[in-house]
Amino acid sequence: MERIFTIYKGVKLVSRTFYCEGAHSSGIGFELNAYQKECQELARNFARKEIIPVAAEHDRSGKFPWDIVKKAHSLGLMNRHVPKEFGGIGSSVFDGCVVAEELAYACTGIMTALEASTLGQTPILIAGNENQKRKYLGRLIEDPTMLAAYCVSEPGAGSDVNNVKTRAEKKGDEYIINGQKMWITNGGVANWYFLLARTNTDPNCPAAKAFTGFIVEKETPGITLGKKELNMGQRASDTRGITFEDVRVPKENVLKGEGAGFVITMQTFDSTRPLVAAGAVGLAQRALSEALKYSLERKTFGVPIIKHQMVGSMIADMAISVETARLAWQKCAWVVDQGQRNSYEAAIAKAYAADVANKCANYAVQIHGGNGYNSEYPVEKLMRDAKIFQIYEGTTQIQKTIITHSLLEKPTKG
Ligand SMILES: CCCCCCCC(=O)SCCNC(=O)CCNC(=O)[C@H](O)C(C)(C)COP(=O)(O)OP(=O)(O)OC[C@H]1O[C@@H](n2cnc3c(N)ncnc32)[C@H](O)[C@@H]1OP(=O)(O)O
Repeated sequence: MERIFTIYKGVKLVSRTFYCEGAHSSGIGFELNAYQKECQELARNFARKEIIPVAAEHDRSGKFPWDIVKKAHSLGLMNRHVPKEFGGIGSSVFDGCVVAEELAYACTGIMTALEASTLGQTPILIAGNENQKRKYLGRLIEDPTMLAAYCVSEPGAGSDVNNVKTRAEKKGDEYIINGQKMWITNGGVANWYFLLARTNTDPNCPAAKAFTGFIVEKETPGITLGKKELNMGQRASDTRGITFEDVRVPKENVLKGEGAGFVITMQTFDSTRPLVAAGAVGLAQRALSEALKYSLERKTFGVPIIKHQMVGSMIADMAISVETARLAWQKCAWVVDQGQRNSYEAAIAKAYAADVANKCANYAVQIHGGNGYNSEYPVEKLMRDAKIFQIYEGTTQIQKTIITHSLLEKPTKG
């Protein structure tokens, strides 16, 4: 396109045609595309009709939401990132986040139960070969009762992945795995796991070469499941320890190659931390909606409490937080979908959205007063459910470490 300039009163102007083209190619758009709007509507309707009515009961009983999993599967709300050639729809990270935010609005315990399977699958999406994808992702597409889980954390290694002690030793065409994993979401319900184990015994071996990622079938002899943990919140999700004792895994189940596991684990977080941030925004949005509704209904001193400036200010703060945290997940999801490394942006979104979820849930309880402290109203559950966002998929402190490291590497980043 030829640039056309005109001179008006001595000032050089860019032609209108050129200006419009420039705006289209480099401008920022804040509107979801038609497909994303459809996904959002589908997930929103599903969340409001199917999840909200059963959320409190799952929170009380801790029962795994199999009915919801099966319905979500039938609607295409599960396994969305599996590429078309393996039977999925090949959703982008951004599209997945749109859905995760809607599910989280209804219940983050149930959202976590659904999305933990996405976390388990992501290492295969990133590093799996054709056979591994066909076999393990294909299985999830075909059978709604098949889920995946992600086995990285251990009793002594949560934040410090380089300290993972589970060992995998090569013997012939197999690896023998020994170790203990902890806090494994979907641990008791998944059909197969992504597992990170140390394969290099030299303590000086760099993290990027010392670990290997495996696909491990749950039914392999030597696997023992711990009890389902009773957590503060997100009680519908199944979290437990898993012990691996002389578990034999064929070499075909190594992802990418021996030594590639640490980097695969980190690259996985780059795709899944945006989802966690979107989930936190879903919870924060719910807290805002509940607080707004209550503050319009509840009257003190003769007026709805929202008319009191201090309550109105809390509602406005919640709205500011929700809007800005949403922008943060949108940015980090967009960056990774462009094929660029987004560790910095994902850490910002995850840390910020987790804090926003906690602040908004806290404010919602405060605005509800005594009623907020009681399980008759949904905000008490929101406050319990929010806390884990500052812990799982890397604590807020780990996210801030990643941000600082990125700035040290490239001070001009911001
Ligand atoms: C809703 C969804 C359900 C959620 C369920 C919950 C599931 C979970 O909680 S899963 C467990 C969560 N755990 C975590 O998030 C762990 C947090 N910790 C970490 O992320 C890392 O240990 C972290 C960031 C602190 C880095 O550790 P550190 O040991 O300092 O490694 P670091 O030096 O940065 O990197 C080592 C190598 O990996 C490479 N690397 C690190 N990150 C990346 C990346 N993102 N991409 C590519 N390479 C990477 C580095 O370049 C380096 O390579 P080299 O030596 O060749 O230069």
